[in-house]
Amino acid sequence: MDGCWLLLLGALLLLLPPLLLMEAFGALRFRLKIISYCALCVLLSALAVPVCLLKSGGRSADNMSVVRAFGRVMKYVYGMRFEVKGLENFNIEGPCVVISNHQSVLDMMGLFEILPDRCVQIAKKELLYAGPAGIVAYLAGVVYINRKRTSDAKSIMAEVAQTMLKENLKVWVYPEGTRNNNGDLLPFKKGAFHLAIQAQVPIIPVVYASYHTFYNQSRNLFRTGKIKVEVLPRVETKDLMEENASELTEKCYTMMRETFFQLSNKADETRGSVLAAQ
Ligand SMILES: CCCCCCCC/C=C\CCCCCCCC(=O)SCCNC(=O)CCNC(=O)[C@H](O)C(C)(C)COP(=O)(O)OP(=O)(O)OC[C@H]1O[C@@H](n2cnc3c(N)ncnc32)[C@H](O)[C@@H]1OP(=O)(O)O
Ligand SMILES: CCCCCCCC/C=C\CCCCCCCC(=O)OC[C@@H](O)COP(=O)(O)O
Repeated sequence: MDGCWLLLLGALLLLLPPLLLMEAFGALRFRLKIISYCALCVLLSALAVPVCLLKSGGRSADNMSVVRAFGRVMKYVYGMRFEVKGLENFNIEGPCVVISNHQSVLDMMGLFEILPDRCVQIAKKELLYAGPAGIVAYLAGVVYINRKRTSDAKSIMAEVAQTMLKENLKVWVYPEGTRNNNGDLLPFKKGAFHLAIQAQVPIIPVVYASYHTFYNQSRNLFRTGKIKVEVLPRVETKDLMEENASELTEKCYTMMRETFFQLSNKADETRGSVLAAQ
């Protein structure tokens, strides 16, 4: 009997190194894929920089269509397909604030898939130092903010409210304020909503389904996949005042969260537990 246990233990010990190796290999493969994705972003950006300079001679939102054209190459390389609903909701005259959920660096593919003309994003200032990617984003009119200095970020956003009206721009904000891949939306920051109220422009919410079936950082998962996207009808802000920013935030958050669960085929866990408690 003892021999049997020893044999089993021996077999387990023999199996352990290849299993550990496979695990390490999975982590390595995931890392390499992410690094190659970022490298491709940087490479495409380096190619787009001279085209932007030739097109506009400097910083201009018109350059965003060049960046979008280069950026659309990435989905073919990484085998991502998109199923978009409600694209007609972008067809509005004049400026607006677009808000969407932000899961990962892969969002660049989903962004360029549906990005309307003359639409610039709000980005963290650290991105400015991402070599050619930072430069091309600057040339295409991306607005950089320092998230650690809230008062500076707010005054930059207040300037954006003026510029978007003057230059007929759409502004894309990730109201979660950071990447989040936890299968839910983070509570929204209020900057996007103050911006829309200050400029008195509508908000267009955009929701990307959860990436969990093909991308998960903690499980080293990064495969090809299909991403459902929904552009929701505009939310008007006419006649809203600064004190309405919180309820506007709440309204958009609830709407987007519901759509997020619908698109991701997941029941709303909180609603589920409320029902169970009744
Ligand atoms: C060529 C090929 C391809 C290559 C690809 C590469 C090239 C790419 C090129 C091009 C694409 C570029 C794509 C870039 C993507 C980048 C993504 C990111 O970087 S996401 C991170 C940064 N974005 C944000 O953070 C925005 C969202 N954040 C906000 O809006 C925040 O609200 C913020 C930063 C303005 C302030 O943050 P708080 O942490 O202080 O949070 P709060 O709770 O919202 O504010 C605190 C109080 O201040 C008031 N407040 C906020 N904003 C206000 C305002 N504007 N006016 C007055 N009050 C305001 C609020 O009401 C709140 O007060 P009460 O709690 O209500 O009393
Ligand atoms: C010549 C020097 C070359 C330096 C190369 C630096 C390495 C460049 C690395 C990546 C370039 C790809 C940039 C793609 C744009 C990604 C946008 C993005 O997803 O940003 C994350 C940000 O939303 C939220 O950040 P956090 O989740 O708060 O963190």
